Amino acid sequence: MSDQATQVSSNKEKVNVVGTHLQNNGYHDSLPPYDSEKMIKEFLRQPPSKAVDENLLEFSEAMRSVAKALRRVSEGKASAQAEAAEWKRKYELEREKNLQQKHKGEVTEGLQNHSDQENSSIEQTDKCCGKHGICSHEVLRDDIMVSKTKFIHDLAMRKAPFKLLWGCNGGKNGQHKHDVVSFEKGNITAAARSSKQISLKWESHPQTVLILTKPNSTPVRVLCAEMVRWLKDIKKIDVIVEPRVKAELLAENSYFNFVQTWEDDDEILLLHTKVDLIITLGGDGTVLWAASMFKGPVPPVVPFSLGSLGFMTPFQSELYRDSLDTILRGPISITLRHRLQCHVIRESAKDELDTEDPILVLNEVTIDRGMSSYLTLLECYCDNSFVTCVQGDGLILSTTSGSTAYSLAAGGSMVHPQVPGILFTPICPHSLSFRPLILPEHVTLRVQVPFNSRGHAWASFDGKDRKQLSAGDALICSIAPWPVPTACLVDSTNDFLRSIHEGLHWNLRKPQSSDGPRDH
Ligand SMILES: NC(=O)c1ccc[n+]([C@@H]2O[C@H](COP(=O)([O-])OP(=O)(O)OC[C@H]3O[C@@H](n4cnc5c(N)ncnc54)[C@H](O)[C@@H]3O)[C@@H](O)[C@H]2O)c1
Ligand SMILES: Nc1ncnc2c1ncn2[C@@H]1O[C@H](COP(=O)(O)OP(=O)(O)OP(=O)(O)O)[C@@H](O)[C@H]1O
Repeated sequence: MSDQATQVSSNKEKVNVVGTHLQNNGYHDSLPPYDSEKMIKEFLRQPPSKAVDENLLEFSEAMRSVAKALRRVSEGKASAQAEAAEWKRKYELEREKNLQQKHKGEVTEGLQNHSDQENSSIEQTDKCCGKHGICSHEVLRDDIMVSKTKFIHDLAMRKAPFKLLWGCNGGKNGQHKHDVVSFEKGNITAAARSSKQISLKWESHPQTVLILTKPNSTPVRVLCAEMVRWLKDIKKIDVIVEPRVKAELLAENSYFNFVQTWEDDDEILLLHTKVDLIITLGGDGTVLWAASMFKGPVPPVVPFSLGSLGFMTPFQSELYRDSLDTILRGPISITLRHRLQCHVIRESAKDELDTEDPILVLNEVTIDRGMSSYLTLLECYCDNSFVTCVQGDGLILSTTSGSTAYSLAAGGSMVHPQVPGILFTPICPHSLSFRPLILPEHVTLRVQVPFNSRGHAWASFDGKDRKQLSAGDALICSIAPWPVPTACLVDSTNDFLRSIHEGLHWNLRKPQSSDGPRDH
């Protein structure tokens, strides 16, 4: 016999050995399937004969399929056995407990006692559940009361009860976190969050609209006059504008005498009590301007696009009649845009109770080196933990709405505006490893200029109102309780994706052609 023939014959013998085992053993084999599979694998690991025998290759393929099938059968068998064993175990456990109870003659009384015990544990539960936590007793109790079966009762009693606590260091923040987790039969589950697409439904017809416009723009001025007429004559709605805009309207025509405005800036503080809807005519800057006018609650904002980028302005000005008709009728999908509230704490006044008024930002607060040519040095803390020391041009603390503005330019991620969080994005850090962070919405951040800083730092708020921060001064920043509700053209997600596609040309690339190399 030639070498090749000997090799083929020996391989065939091995195949026969495997085949015999398979034949003899079937599924209830004395040689378990994984042994057969092992043998097949060993056989397949043999070096191939020099001249490739095609039949042998085909046969080895077939063997591979057989091995796979055997593995599946054995896995299936094992899991069925495990399931059967579990049911048997449960049945025996239950039976044993029933027998014990019967023996003691406590079947009926026992149930009563258990229910009494439960009631006393419920009382304890009520005591132990603070207003900032949920205790698992509460859920287990419901389960036990509703369920009449002793089996479930016993299972529930075996689980160690626990409670969740939150808001320990803030207290006031505790309430809204009930959204994040819920209990179901004593297990922690992710709850349906309040940040799903939100819809606003008018309960009575909107009466008063505030129109805010970008200054020094003729198209804006023309559209504003036309819109005011339409709102008053057709929709019978009262209109409020800024003093500058009222003067412009009156210069055009005395017809606009009915338009309301304010004389004293203090009146702006009360605007939210009478305005049903804010309309902005301009770009993103006008939306930021509108938000900055409201230090507390903000009425829904309908942003019409008359700017260059218009990331937050989904409504087309040419279609204002249709859009406003739909919005005044409702319901409207809205995006709740979170804001940051920022306090500047001066070293010189750190022991005084009165600090400067908080500043609310819709995009971001930036702490940078301003005119100084020195590296900015900023110590950052998150709640009570040290975060890092920024050495570079500065730091951006941004909302998720602002994630597509300055923070994006500094390398921060783009985040859906409905995600509650604070972006922590360095500006030109002089370090190879300073990646941007996104922190949860409940934290308080403190950015402090250390005493060894060579220069001052400057804080600016939505790109405006620069404030100098000297050594020892700090900026405290957290999510504000008053978000800015902006009307959506479609919904929050659709509007966001449309903005990043159209405004930023996100991930625009020529599509690859289908010809050329392929896997198959
Ligand atoms: N390097 C930068 O990218 C840089 C520098 C300074 C300020 N800004 C941004 O400008 C904002 C102020 O805007 P402005 O209109 O008053 O000033 P601006 O007139 O200087 O416009 C800045 C640009 O940022 C765009 N923009 C603003 N907010 C945005 C957002 N949330 N998403 C996407 N783009 C947005 C505007 O459409 C505009 O094109 C600041 O809050 C800051 O985010 C960016
Ligand atoms: N009612 C207003 N009063 C004073 N300033 C305003 C008002 N509305 C907008 N601004 C300011 O005018 C500037 C330009 O406005 P806006 O960003 O809306 O227009 P744009 O720059 O043409 O548009 P885009 O931001 O889309 O590029 C911004 O700095 C903004 O703060």
